[in-house]
Amino acid sequence: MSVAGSFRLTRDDFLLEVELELPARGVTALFGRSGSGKTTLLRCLAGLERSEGWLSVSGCRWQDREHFLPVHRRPLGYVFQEASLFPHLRVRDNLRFGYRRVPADQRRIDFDETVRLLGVETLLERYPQSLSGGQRQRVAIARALLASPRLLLMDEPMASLDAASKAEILPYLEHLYTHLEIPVVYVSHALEEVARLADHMVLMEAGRVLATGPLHELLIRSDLPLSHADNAAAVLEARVAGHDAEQQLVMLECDGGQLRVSCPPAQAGKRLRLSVKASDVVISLAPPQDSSVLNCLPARVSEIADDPHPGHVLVQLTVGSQALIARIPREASRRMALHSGMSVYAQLRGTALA
Ligand SMILES: Nc1ncnc2c1ncn2[C@@H]1O[C@H](COP(=O)(O)OP(=O)(O)OP(=O)(O)O)[C@@H](O)[C@H]1O
Repeated sequence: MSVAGSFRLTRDDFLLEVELELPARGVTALFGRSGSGKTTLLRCLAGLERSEGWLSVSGCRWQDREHFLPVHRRPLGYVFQEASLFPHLRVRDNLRFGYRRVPADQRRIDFDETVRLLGVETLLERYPQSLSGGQRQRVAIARALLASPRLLLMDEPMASLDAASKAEILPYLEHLYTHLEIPVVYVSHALEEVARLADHMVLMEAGRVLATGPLHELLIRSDLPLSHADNAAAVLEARVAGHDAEQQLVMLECDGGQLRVSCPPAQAGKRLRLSVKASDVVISLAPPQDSSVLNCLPARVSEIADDPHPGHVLVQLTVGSQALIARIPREASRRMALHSGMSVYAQLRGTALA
């Protein structure tokens, strides 16, 4: 574990009390209701809040009972909701600002590669006010990275963007995160965003950690609120196997079967993540012969739990070594005599590429 710590902080009647252990690389989502303490925890990691406890990053103590490394001495990048670029500097000089402050022998991030990863090559001579919100945010992320941080903190970096700008920036973030060797802590309200970007999750409630673990596990746990949300979804990892040009479908292999999805052609072998909503999974006892649903995977029922949506149950399914959740009418579950361990078929109605 490269980021570990314990934090205790009181603000009026709010108490943050958190123990953390995060993986050395990959994206950890801090997720929870408004007011659960996500930003406060991020600020503690940054040293913007002087909390009790300790923090260790990549083997270095950033704070403990004896000492407290102030924010300007912590090697971290912080990306806020609104990109805070220097308006009087061109993009190139904004990017050089943090880069130059790191001695050459301590730089771990290459200027040109970062510029390419975030697709800002053509923006270098422009001033921030001439950029779109999504472009500005990409520059802000590049600037944070060029300071060679040991930890990248992102506080709802897409919250101020419209849907089109979010759609524009997401592929850059995905691409970036697969290349980054540093841990990223990402605060978001949006489950879809988290399902697409994160590997690990810290689920917060009222200043405490309700659950922590791999994202795909937390999303489907029936004892956690995520699986009961209207937009509850599971994630499936898949690999591009080919492209059916005639039908305009991309063929995917996933552990558990094959899928066909309608999306732009992608290179064979590329790894993709699918987000499959619980409300888009239909359970049948036999493979459908006459259905318009394209994708159907053999599955096994692993759990049937109550669901807060009236008249429904939440069925957890195992597909190969992966899992799905299905929200189906309680009456259908009774009629099909669904029970744990039963073999069924999962039809995926709206498999969205996430
Ligand atoms: N400086 C402060 N003084 C008093 N209370 C504060 C202060 N900063 C935060 N709080 C309180 O701490 C709690 C947690 O706030 P925080 O912003 O960390 O939550 P959050 O999960 O990030 O919320 P959101 O998703 O709305 O941004 C809230 O009840 C907030 O009112």
